[in-house]
Parts: sequence; C-alpha cells; structure tokens
Amino acid sequence: METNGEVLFLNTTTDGKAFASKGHLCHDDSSPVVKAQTIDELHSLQKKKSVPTTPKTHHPDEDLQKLHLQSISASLASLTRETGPKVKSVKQQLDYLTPASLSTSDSALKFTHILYNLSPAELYEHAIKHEKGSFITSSGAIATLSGAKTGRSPKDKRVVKDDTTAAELWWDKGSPNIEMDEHTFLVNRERAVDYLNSLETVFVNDQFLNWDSNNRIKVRIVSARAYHSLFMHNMCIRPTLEELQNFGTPDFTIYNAGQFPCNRYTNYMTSSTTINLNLSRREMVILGTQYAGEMKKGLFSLMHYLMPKRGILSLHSGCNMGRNVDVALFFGLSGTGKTTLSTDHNRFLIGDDEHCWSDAGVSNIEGGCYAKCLDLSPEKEPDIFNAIKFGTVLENVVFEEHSREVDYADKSVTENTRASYPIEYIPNAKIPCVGPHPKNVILLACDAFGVLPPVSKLTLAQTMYHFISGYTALVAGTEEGIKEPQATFSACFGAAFVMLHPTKYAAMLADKMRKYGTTAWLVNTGWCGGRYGVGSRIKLANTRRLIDAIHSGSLLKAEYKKTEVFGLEIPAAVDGVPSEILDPMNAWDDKEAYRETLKKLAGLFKKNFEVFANYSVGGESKLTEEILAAGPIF
Ligand SMILES: Nc1ncnc2c1ncn2[C@@H]1O[C@H](COP(=O)(O)OP(=O)(O)OP(=O)(O)O)[C@@H](O)[C@H]1O
Ligand SMILES: O=C([O-])CC(=O)C(=O)O
Ligand SMILES: [Ca+2]
Ligand SMILES: [Mn+2]
Repeated sequence: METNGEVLFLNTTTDGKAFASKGHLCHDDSSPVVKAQTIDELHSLQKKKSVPTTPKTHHPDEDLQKLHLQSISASLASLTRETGPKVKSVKQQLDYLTPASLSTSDSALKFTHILYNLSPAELYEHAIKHEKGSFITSSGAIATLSGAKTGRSPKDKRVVKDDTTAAELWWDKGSPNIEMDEHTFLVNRERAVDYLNSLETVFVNDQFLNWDSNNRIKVRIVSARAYHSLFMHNMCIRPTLEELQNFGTPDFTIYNAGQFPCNRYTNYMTSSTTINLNLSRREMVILGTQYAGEMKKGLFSLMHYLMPKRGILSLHSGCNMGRNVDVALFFGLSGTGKTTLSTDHNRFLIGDDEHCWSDAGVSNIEGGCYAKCLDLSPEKEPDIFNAIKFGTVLENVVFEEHSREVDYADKSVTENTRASYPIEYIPNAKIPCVGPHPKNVILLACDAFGVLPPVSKLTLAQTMYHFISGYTALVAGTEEGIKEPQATFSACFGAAFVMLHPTKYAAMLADKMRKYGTTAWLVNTGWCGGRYGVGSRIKLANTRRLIDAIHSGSLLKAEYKKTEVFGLEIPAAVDGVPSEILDPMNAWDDKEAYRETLKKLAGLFKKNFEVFANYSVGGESKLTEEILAAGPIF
C-alpha cells in the first residue's frame, strides 16, 4: 500500500480504538491498511479514470461527453424523422435539449442511459450480470446464446424501394432485395426505437468500416444487448480515442431491437422477424432476431451499394498476403473456407470475409473475423483456436458445466457455432488491413456432389461464369432452416448481400483482373471420391497444400489437362498431394455414377445461369458471349 513514498499503518490502542499512524515502523504482523475511509472510497480506488466511455467520474470533458450522450438519448426519445441520432455542437445540443423541443409523451421525456463504446471487460460484466446464457469459458472467451435464430434470415430482409433505389438496385427474380415502402420502414423504426427507449440502458458503438482511409464509412450501432455491442466492437474497425472525439455524425445507423418482434400485421411482414434497410435515410432496423451476423451482413450490403458507386468493387472474400507481397483473394459462400484458408500461419491476414478492391489495391471492410467453430481443433486451425481468448465472443457453443471447456464437436445448439474476434488476435494479421492488387483469385466451392476437381485453373471467361454462378453445397445451417447438404447458387458468391445486378460486380471484377494480370483458380473444398454420403470431405491439409502451390507460383508451371463437361484445366501433379485425388474421375470407384453425377451438376449450373443469359456484362457483348460459352458443355 505504498503511496507517494509514505506508508500507512493501522495501529490498535489499548482501548481498542483504531488510528492511522504515518511512517512509524512497528513490528506488528497486521497487514497495512488501504488508503480509504469507506467501502465506497475503497471501490473508487480500484478503477482508474479513463476515457472514452460513459462518464462515471469527473474529468475535464465530462460536460461535453454528458451532452453527447444526452443527445443520443434524446434523439432516441424524440419522434423526429431525422437521419439517425446526430451529435451536435454544445450550443446546438443545449437548444435541442430544452424541454420545449421534446414532445409530451412519457417515452419522449424518458432518459435512456447510453453505454457508449464500452470496453470488452465492461461488456463482459454487463452480459454476465444481465444476459442469460452468458458465461466465461476456460480460455477467457465469452460464450453467449443468440436466441431462437442461430443464422441469418434472408427471407425476412426488406429494402426500401423509393424513386432512387427503384432505379438503382436489383429487384428481379433471384434478387435478395425484397421491397418495402418508406412508411412501413418508419413504422418498424418507431417500433425498434420505442423498444430501445423503454430500456434503462442501451449500448451505442461508434466505429468505422473499411481500412482504405479515403473510403472509410462511419457507423453507429444502437443495441440492447452487451453481446451485440461486443460483437460489433470486434467486427468493425475500432476508433482511436482521437478518432472517437472527432467522430461527428455517423454515415449510417443500425437500430437493433432484436429481442423484440415486429408486428406481423404490418404491411410487407411475413413473420415476426424483419431486417430493414433504408439507403436514403442511411438506417437499418432489426426486429425479431438476435443473430448478430445480421448487423455484420447488413453493413456489408450497405458497402455493396456505396462502394460500386465510387468505382470500388466490394467482395464477399477473404484475403491474405505472402512475404513477397503477393495478395490472394478467397471467394466463396458461407462455409467454403474463406476464414479457414485465409488464416494461414505462413501468410499475413488482411481479412477473412469482406473486402474492397479499388484502384489503390485491396482493403478489408472489417476490424475482426467471424470463424465457424464446428469441429475446430488446435491441430488443424491453430491460429483460430488461439484467437478464442478474452474478448472473443463465442456464439451458441456447448461447454462443460464446471471446467467451462468448450466442446467444439457438440452441435446441440446449432451447427453454425461461431467465434468473433478482433483481427489482431491473429498473430500475423497485416495492420492496417490493406494490400496491393491481387495476384491470385481463388474461387472456393464446397461441392457435395464430389465431381469438381480439388483445384483447377480458370480462364477469365470461366472465372466470370463461376463468379456469377456462385456455386456451393451448403453444409451447416448459417442460413435458417438449412441442415442437409444441398446445391446452392448464389451470384457473386454472396447474392444475399448484393444490391446491384450481379453482372455489375462481375464486369468490375473482369476489368480489374485484366488490368492487374490476376490469375483465377477454382478450389473444391468439399467432397472427393464420391458424393456426400459416399466419398469424404477433402482433407484440409491437402487443400492447404494445393493453395500453397498457387501462392508460390509452382502450380502455374504444372502440366494441365482439360476435364470433360466443365472444361476445367487440372494439374497432373502437385507437391505433397496424392495425385489420384486431382482428377475426380480417378477418385471415384464407380465411373458410371461419376459421369451421371457430373451431368446432373452441369444441368443445375445451366438451369441456374438461364436468368443471366439475357444480361450483358459491362455492356460488352463479346465478353458476355465468352462467359456463356465458358459454362459446362454436355
Ligand atoms: N478442405 C477444407 N477446406 C476448407 N475448410 C474445410 C475443409 N475441410 C473442412 N473444412 C471446414 O469447413 C469450414 C469452413 O468454414 P469457414 O469459416 O472458413 O467458412 P467461410 O467461407 O469463412 O464462411 P462464412 O462466410 O460463413 O464466414 C471450417 O469449419 C473448416 O474447418
Ligand atoms: O453472415 C453470416 O451469418 C455468416 C457469414 O459470414 C455468411 O453467411 O457469409
Ligand atoms: Ca468467414
Ligand atoms: Mn461471410
């Protein structure tokens, strides 16, 4: 208990009264006393004053901070139709807060305590105290339950169709953008805001998207759960104290009232869950689902709208970089290996799921990763396993009651168990998360039919064909209701998030690949030696070796032959990989079954592509013809 070089002792006098004496060493074995007169004082010593967070103790900026939080609270309470809560100058804030400006309902008068950009430790405490199902696991990560929904609800997504978006967005068959009108959006917004406002406390995160500083987007997330606030703390880019003080008005605001349902009798609603995007108001509303991935992918949809307007391609892809500054992008639908394969101990991680490709190179949109945890092991995925520590959010995992050891094989809650952690939890993360133009583009498909080769080289037209097709076979339930493997086509390897017509993104990709001389590959991370149920999933170690050969450039030098039907160029040999798996025809015992399955899959590709046959890619009829010809021929 040494302070300022002085020591305090508690001595007891003969009459039993305690007094503090200064400096006198007396050989008494009673321990030194704390420098506090009361319990409250003692507790106040435990915490050092800090910024930025909810002001609890006085510091010079207290008044300003208080006003800042009050203005957020007031904008929640107010029934204004403003574009989200605005942070104003002190003078404006004072005007804003005069009683005359508040309407007279009780909810408008209520002060909702704003917990602003809390730290992971503070959020842990809130979650553990107030949110059932929150526990500290043995590695220090916080385990949480996302409630009834353990995956996204794409059928419940609605996008406001107004004069601008009617013309700009993709609305046709196959589009993820199901329309709603402005009025209904406001009805749902009011419902979410009223719910949030009825709470004693709400969490507010002010953060950034996109490591490309010229194209950074400021987002505000208003949520009811510490789990949601910590998830977004991990997933978005965390501002420095200085950046936070100069944050100003957000470019986009999410109102997450996920515990509270929407009213099913509201127009356009088909269930009690709804995720609403209003691009003109720059707002998003979530009702009836607590699955945190809705916020992450809602913001990704926003980027899929904003970035192409600036000539920047937004991509559902992972990204890493070698020591030779060679960048690779990993495209693929959910569960195909973007996170697993971009997290590579021998390379620098730029990001695992969402990127931008501009004239300056690539940049990660996010500040964190979101890894699938089912069957996670320290042997196969050491970097991800070790990232699951204090600060990491573990969703829907099962753990041993006493030791709190997580059992990653247990899918009692869901197959879509997840870990969300800040990107710097991966030891070789490249920070800032930006890199030069990609040398390789790897299209990942988890082929449950087992007929696509483990690796093949693509022509530009084939790349476009497979990019627009976006094939995989979903295995786990990232999307509500999908439990069995099933062939899926999802344009741009993420149709659930595109806002514009897929050919717009495809044309930009073709353009950039040509300009920067990027080579593309198709990698099957799925089945081998037979379809699901007969063959087995390609060993992760083998996929990693194939990808190593792409990165090193050695695969470019291999001898190639063309496969039947899909016309894919497959290598005869790859270092360290059994050659018999490289040609799926060899890997299957039953050749007849192989040919039949191959044709079946080719038919599914063809049928899926019909809707795109009438679109020209980037207004180039030549490229469009080439793309159509690059599909399966049978
Ligand atoms: N050969 C393989 N290649 C890649 N992943 C494999 C392979 N075999 C098994 N897996 C497993 O498949 C899963 C791939 O999931 P991953 O988190 O990388 O998906 P993702 O593409 O990032 O999806 P999302 O967009 O939903 O985050 C991991 O659990 C990984 O362990
Ligand atoms: O959004 C999610 O729930 C997980 C994810 O990354 C995806 O589905 O692509
Ligand atoms: Ca991922
Ligand atoms: Mn994803």
